[in-house]
Amino acid sequence: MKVLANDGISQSGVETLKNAGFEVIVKKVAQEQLKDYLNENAISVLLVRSATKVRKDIIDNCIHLKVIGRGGVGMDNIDVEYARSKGVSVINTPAASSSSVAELVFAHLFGGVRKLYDSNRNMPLEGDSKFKDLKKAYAGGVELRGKTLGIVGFGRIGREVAKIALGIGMKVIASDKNVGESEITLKFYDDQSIKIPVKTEPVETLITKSDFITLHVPAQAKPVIGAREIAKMKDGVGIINAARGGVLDEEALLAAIESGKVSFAALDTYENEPTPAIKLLMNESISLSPHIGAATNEAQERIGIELAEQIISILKKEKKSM
Ligand SMILES: O=C(O)[C@H](O)COP(=O)(O)O
Repeated sequence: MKVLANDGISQSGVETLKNAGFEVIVKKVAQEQLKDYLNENAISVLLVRSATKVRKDIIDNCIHLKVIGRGGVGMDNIDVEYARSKGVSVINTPAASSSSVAELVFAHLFGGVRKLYDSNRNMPLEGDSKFKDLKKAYAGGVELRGKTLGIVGFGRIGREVAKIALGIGMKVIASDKNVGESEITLKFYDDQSIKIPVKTEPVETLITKSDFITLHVPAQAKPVIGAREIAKMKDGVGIINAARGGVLDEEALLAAIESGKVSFAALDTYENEPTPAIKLLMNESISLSPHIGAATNEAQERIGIELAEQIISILKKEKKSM
């Protein structure tokens, strides 16, 4: 059987599939040519990340397709229910990238409170007077220790974020539609662990109490954080979106940065991907990254192997039942 990994897959994922007898093609076929390519090459398994869209036209017209695999969490680029209704299995790897995304959130947070993303760009070539000016300009950073982090969405990624936050002495409030009182487990090097209760509050309360707010919810039809929510936040709040473009209203964010209500923001995901609004890209108060939350070597390694193992198991079962 043939597998096309259209947005890439780790080498160990490729090896695992090859060892199970699959032919694996790792190449990027343009969206417009994908349907024809899948048919002409009799592809049974299509692997994607977020870049390739797998909509009804592909599902309806690709007669060999048995499995669509999403290497990652969000499946908003796939018509999941439709594919399943047509007998095509759809899988993802919901746990494999949680710590990578959580660490990226903190890369942005640590950098944000010292404006490192901006000072990196502005370090002087023109002698010590400029250096002294910049030393003044970038003073006034704040510590994260003791501050309150509001985590909107307390699934796997939100919980990893909470662990790091607690580890550096932040206070944590979480909100999630499925969580009542909650706790997380911190593990230590010698396999000991402790459970820490995390206070959960409705989003409306969380936004009023947090110094920093980070979003970890799936793609939504409407923003979770817009002008109305930002107005209720503390003055000088910092906001991080490494979840999905559209869960944070970008126009409202820009207006709140302009007014000083929001002191800084960090974005890894954008309403318009892969071409984020220029106003965001040029803003001095926004720390930016190009949707790389899951893009560590370790996460991609786990994702590749997990995808391969799931595919092998699904197609083995199918073979047996024939
Ligand atoms: O949903 C996800 O898993 C992340 O947003 C990562 O997306 P990517 O695989 O396209 O980097």
